[in-house]
Amino acid sequence: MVGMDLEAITKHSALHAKPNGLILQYGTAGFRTKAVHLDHVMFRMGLLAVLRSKQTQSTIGVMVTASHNPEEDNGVKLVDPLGEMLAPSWEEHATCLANAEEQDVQSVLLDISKKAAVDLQRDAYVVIGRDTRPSSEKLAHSVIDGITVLGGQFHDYGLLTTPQLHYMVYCRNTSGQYGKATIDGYYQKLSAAFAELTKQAPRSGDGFRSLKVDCANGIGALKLGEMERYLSQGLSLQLFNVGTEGRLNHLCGADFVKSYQKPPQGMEMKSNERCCSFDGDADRIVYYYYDADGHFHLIDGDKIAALISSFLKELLLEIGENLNIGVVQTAYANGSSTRFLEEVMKVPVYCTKTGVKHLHHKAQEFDVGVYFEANGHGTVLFSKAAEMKIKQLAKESKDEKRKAAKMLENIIDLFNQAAGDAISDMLVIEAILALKGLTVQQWDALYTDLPNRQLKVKVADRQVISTTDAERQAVTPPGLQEAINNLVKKYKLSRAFVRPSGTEDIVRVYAEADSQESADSLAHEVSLAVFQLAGGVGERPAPCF
Ligand SMILES: CC(=O)N[C@H]1[C@@H](OP(=O)(O)O)O[C@H](CO)[C@@H](O)[C@@H]1O
Ligand SMILES: [Mg+2]
Repeated sequence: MVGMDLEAITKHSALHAKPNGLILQYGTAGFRTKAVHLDHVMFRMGLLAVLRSKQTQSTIGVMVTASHNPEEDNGVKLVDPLGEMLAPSWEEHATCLANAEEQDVQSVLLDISKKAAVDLQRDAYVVIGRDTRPSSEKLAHSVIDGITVLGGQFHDYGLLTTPQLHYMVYCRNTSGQYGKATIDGYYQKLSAAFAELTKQAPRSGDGFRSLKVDCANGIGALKLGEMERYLSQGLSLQLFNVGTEGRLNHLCGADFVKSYQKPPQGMEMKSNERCCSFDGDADRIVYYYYDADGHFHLIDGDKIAALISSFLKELLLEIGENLNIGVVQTAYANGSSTRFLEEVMKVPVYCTKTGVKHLHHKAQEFDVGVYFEANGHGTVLFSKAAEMKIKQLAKESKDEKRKAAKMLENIIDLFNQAAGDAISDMLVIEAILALKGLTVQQWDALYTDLPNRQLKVKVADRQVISTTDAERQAVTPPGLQEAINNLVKKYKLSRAFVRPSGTEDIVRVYAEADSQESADSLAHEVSLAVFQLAGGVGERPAPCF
């Protein structure tokens, strides 16, 4: 077959042999499991990236990371030409290829090439990034082995945050229009936009612009460290959990703080100090603080979306063009945030299935599409038309209108338009707080979160649960939704739903209600219903709070 050296593929594939009987799925965030089981997947994703690159005639990205998972895990995902997540039809190809038995690798490759009409004669270019896990470097080499055996060219960026790799891919496929595809280019673009944006901010003492960052013992520590010198005196960062002592994501990081609703270990916090946490690959961020009475306050992705969209809406009103703004959330968004956005902010809110690709896709429908998962993964997308309009106004209009347009212009540059990005989101948030003169408490006071609880239930086969209405209603197994409806009725301001996780072998339960006791109790009762009606295994869920 022209364009494929089948003999070499077979030879190299045998060096990255698939463990017998191992079946993996390209899930919400690519493949993810124990690092020791991933060598064959990495090699094969190198192969697949070459095919995708030939088919799209673009640079494709491969990121080696397992984000907020424990240190011994790892994972891989492909990044499509505009820095987006891999197209769904190719997720299927990825699953097929990853699970092919050794002797079938060749035929699966040919099959994908045929189905996706890949012209094997074309060139291929792949860029690679990896997180700080001990297993990542070797796994990245397996990816490279896959790329080269199929004749693809590559550039290995080495250590990068996930959103930085998305940025690189986007830059490379837009002839540098989005920015320079180097780490220096990334820092320069963001820091210049941040400096421009905050020029007008009133200065009110040094304390105002200082921020403590929990880096989850991950890549964020390294990259924020590199970026600090670009930020000059605009923002003073104090980094914690930088990976010199603790383990990655262990008792720290954005996922820990959001899930347990408590501060990370390894961070010194004084009351009313503004603090934030990144996750293991720095694509999520949450903020928090202790109040004067020692109570912990979490400011999650929903409240980040509320701050950002209220700021953007104001600027859009100032420029007076009819640019529409929409906010995209998932079912996990706190009910108070949805109410605030719809009733107070008067912005339209949409709910999609869990997983950034769903939110990203929906957000592309607006001139200004704000999307955030409650866990802190999100960004803002500007349509090409909106961007052009704003750029024009920033040049031509006068006074207040021009000032607003210039701010929007810098905000466009400061957001990572390819993917949610903890560094970029942090800079946007810090800029908004500085410009509006808001303290962390004032931001927190936009609305009060409804108390909520998330639980996990183990079942024999989580796929027995299917859902509809953006995962808010269970269709199967029979009787489950009725049971949930009856339980929800027992509590005030209550809501609950269940869905199979796309990244773990469990069913997730979410409940909210007027008090923490009620939310905990409702979550527990719903867990029992799942256990009984959806084939629970092991211990019955116990009330754990
Ligand atoms: C409730 C929750 O936070 N779910 C997370 C989690 O997905 P699950 O499908 O729920 O396991 O991991 C995804 C990938 O990081 C993230 O996009 C999503 O928001
Ligand atoms: Mg992540």
